[in-house]
Amino acid sequence: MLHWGYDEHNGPAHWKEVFPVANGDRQSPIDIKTEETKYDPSLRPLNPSYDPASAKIILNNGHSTSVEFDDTINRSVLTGGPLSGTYRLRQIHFHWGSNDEAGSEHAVDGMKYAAELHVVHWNAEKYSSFVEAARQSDGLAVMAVFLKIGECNPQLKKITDRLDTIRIKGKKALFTNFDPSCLLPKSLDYWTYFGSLTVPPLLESVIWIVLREPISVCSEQLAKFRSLLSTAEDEVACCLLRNFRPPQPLRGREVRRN
Ligand SMILES: CCN[C@H]1CN(CCOCC)S(=O)(=O)c2sc(S(N)(=O)=O)cc21
Ligand SMILES: [Zn+2]
Repeated sequence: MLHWGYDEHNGPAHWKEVFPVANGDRQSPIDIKTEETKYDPSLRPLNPSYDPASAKIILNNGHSTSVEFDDTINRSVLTGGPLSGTYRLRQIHFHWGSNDEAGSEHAVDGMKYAAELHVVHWNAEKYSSFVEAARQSDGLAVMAVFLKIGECNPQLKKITDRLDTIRIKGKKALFTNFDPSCLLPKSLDYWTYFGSLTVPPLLESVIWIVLREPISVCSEQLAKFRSLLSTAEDEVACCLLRNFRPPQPLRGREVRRN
């Protein structure tokens, strides 16, 4: 496999050839079987606290579009929920599919949503860098929000309206005064489990926090994500039609809910 991606020749089925942890026992995403989740009274409310000025750039890295934040100090953080300590916001990004029927990474009782937002944080209290944290079992905390097909989402418009300026892989643009809390649903009720990055290197360092309530997205907004290119300037243009990894084996893990 030349370079990993989401096509037939380099997609999720091939990743284990370069990243053997793909067959590990705490891989993500998973299909959340709601009847088997366990209520845990020790789980606290989630407490996201984000400074809109910490948003820096919007980027197309060829695998998704992300908004990158200044994570040199504790400006935007997540505490509470299943977390012990303070996790610092690093970036947000999205996963989608080639059609509106499937595009999320996590599934709920076998049902997939049209897309999924990931809000990535790292344990800056215990570890001195993001890269070091990404190698630790409690190093990262990713909050996942499902996007359900429906009304166009005015908050998401702030991002989808900028995608035409970063169509080519590697392109970035200034993007500040953005508080990702505006993309969170009313309820911050969640499921939580121990998992991994859903992209190579698939590191098993993520405490997943999957919000139970979806936010809305309309077809036109999803079409803009699909018009992003997975190719750079000097390559034959290829659209990033899908970028989700399918659910992985639970391997006996417990999924708790608040
Ligand atoms: C578009 C995002 N791509 C990557 C960028 N990083 C990975 C590379 O770093 C490793 C040291 S990341 O750790 O920030 C990260 S977490 C997720 S996910 N889908 O699991 O929430 C994807 C990504
Ligand atoms: Zn992701």
